[in-house]
Amino acid sequence: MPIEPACTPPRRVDARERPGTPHDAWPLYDRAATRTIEQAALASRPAHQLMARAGLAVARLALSLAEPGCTFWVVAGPGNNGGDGLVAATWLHRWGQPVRVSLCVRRGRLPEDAAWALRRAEEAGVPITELEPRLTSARIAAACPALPQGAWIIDALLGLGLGQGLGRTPAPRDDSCTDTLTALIHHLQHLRRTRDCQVLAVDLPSGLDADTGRPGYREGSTPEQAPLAVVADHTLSLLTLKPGLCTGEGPHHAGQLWWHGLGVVPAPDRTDRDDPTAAPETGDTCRRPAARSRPTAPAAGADTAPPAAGSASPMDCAPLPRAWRIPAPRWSPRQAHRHKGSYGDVLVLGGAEGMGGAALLAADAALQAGGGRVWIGRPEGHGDGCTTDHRPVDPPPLPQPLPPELMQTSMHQLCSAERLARSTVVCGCGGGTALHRWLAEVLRHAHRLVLDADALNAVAADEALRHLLHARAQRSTGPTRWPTLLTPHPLEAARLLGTDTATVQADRVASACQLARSCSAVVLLKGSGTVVATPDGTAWINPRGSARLATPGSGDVLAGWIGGTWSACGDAAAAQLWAAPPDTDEKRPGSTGPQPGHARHPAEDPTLAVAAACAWLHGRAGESPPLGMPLRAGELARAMAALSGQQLPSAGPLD
Ligand SMILES: NC(=O)C1=CN([C@@H]2O[C@H](COP(=O)(O)OP(=O)(O)OC[C@H]3O[C@@H](n4cnc5c(N)ncnc54)[C@H](O)[C@@H]3O)[C@@H](O)[C@H]2O)[C@@H](O)CC1
Ligand SMILES: Nc1ncnc2c1ncn2[C@@H]1O[C@H](COP(=O)(O)OP(=O)(O)O)[C@@H](O)[C@H]1O
Ligand SMILES: [K+]
Repeated sequence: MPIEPACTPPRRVDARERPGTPHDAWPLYDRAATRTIEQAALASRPAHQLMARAGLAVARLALSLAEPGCTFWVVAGPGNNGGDGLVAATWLHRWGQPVRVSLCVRRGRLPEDAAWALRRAEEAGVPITELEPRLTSARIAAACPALPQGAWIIDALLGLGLGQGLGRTPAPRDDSCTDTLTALIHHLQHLRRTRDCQVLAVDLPSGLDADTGRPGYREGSTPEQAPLAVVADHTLSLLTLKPGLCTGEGPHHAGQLWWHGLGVVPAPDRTDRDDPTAAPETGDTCRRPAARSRPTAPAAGADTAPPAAGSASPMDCAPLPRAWRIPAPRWSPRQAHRHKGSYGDVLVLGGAEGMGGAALLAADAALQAGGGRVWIGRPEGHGDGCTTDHRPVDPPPLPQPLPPELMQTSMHQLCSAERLARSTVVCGCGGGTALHRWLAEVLRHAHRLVLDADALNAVAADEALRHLLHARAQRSTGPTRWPTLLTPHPLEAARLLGTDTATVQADRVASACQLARSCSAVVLLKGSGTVVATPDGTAWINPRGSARLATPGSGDVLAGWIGGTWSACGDAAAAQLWAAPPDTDEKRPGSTGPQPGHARHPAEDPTLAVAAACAWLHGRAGESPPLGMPLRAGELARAMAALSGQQLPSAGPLD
């Protein structure tokens, strides 16, 4: 057995949910960037080292997650992803675990690394079945091992190679195993449902697009047939974390996310860089993880010494990440001497006739987020808010009494230039078409502006309003900023982009960046794995949230919460939601945090900071128990307040 390199345990990606610093943010590398990093690492390392590390990491994670004595079934595909699975199977077998391998390609077709892994597995005596090509779903069960209840399936069918001869590319390089792959993916899902099997995906759930989070493995050849991807309980992402695991359908397919940098890519806290002084472990002494002992994060403060000479890794000249994963924001207590004027005025404009609840939800959230004084302004049903002789009219009645802490006044009063210019404005929630006529004034004068729902639809439909949106960005170049945040859901984003929802969802990161650029505003594209993007093309993905948030009004709560937080923080303090601790050396070489000039991080941009922090908190509140129960948007703001502890960044607009 050849010498194995040392292998640190995989990391649970969300294990370190402590208040965020830019350096806690996980970079998300797309397929092209990962390939570049992989190629650089392969060129500078002994043959097979990366695959050996990958397979060992998979085996360690599988064993630490599984019940003692459980059976493992490794399904190995035609590429190097299959090679990782074969190495994992070898280790599990050597550690005395019951393990079976089904190989879905003829051995002669395996790439070099995977062929090496197959030879090793055979030498170790791992039971391996070579599946026939062109196996159909009807025949797959008979060709695969009969698994006991609760067995673990290691999905090593496809990783980054999807799309290279597969999926969206019409002509697969080797289509002899296409049927077998399709049948295996179906069979895996069937066993997961009917035999309580757990699935651990290697690198990516097979068939998932690493860049977009879309199932990309096309079943058969006709476009009508739905794309396929494995739904896993756990995914161990190798080398890099990929954006497709974090947004769109990715989180559903990935399950619990784990990561291993293979000694090439350091963790955000920079503890996973190759340690040249580490003694290699031999095949015989490689640590066997205790069953059910969870992989642990290294102790705080580890790796604080400067990098040793010669320890430069391919990451030092790595391509830029495609996006970043939003870490937990930092909330701090209110200062004792503050008063309500310290926290600014929030104007919630919306809640037209029949949709008053949306404005109420947003205003209540703004208040609970810490906004100083919160007003609701509601446009008249017919769109003018005044009588023919220009006398203001009362807005239509609200669906329920106004909570005593909120104030309501006419749109005319709230939309004065002077009032707008000293307020944070949340515009759109249930505003209907009646809101349209107020938008020009709002865009011209509102100081900080959140545009949601009907305000976005109005901007999408009106070229003149778009010009005003751009004009705000031009004004923001001076010391006084006129920042704008757009909070579309995918359909609203599609209207703004002049496309359809499917196109937006096909690449959420690209869509959010394109919209931010075309509107010269920060964009928060809602949905699973909310993307916050800036006009310069930096994207942050929110890892928190669940489908419980897909409930009427939860977007209004988010918009209102953003308004309240932004008002209370002011621009100066918003960055503190992401401030690095005082002892952090921002300039440290090898840092994986976004660097000035490379990518904008929330601490540099108050609009981005507030949007990212609020999206995180909103998502986190949507995960609160009782998880099986439907969530009502009315309860969301209270849950968010409880989570943030009603704490705010300590500096504010008066500092
Ligand atoms: N080379 C190495 O040493 C390393 C490889 N790694 C692993 O390697 C993976 C990437 O490996 P690959 O680039 O080989 O890609 P994959 O292992 O994802 O496999 C894709 C290959 O399968 C074939 N294929 C897929 N579907 C097919 C179909 N329907 N019909 C016919 N052929 C089909 C394609 O032709 C392609 O060559 C990563 O995801 C990761 O798991 C990493 O562990 C890092 C180290
Ligand atoms: N499946 C999901 N996973 C995570 N978050 C979700 C999911 N579905 C919806 N959300 C979140 O719920 C909110 C819904 O907002 P929106 O679509 O504007 O609804 P509404 O108009 O009813 O308020 C957004 O913040 C969105 O990100
Ligand atoms: K896989």
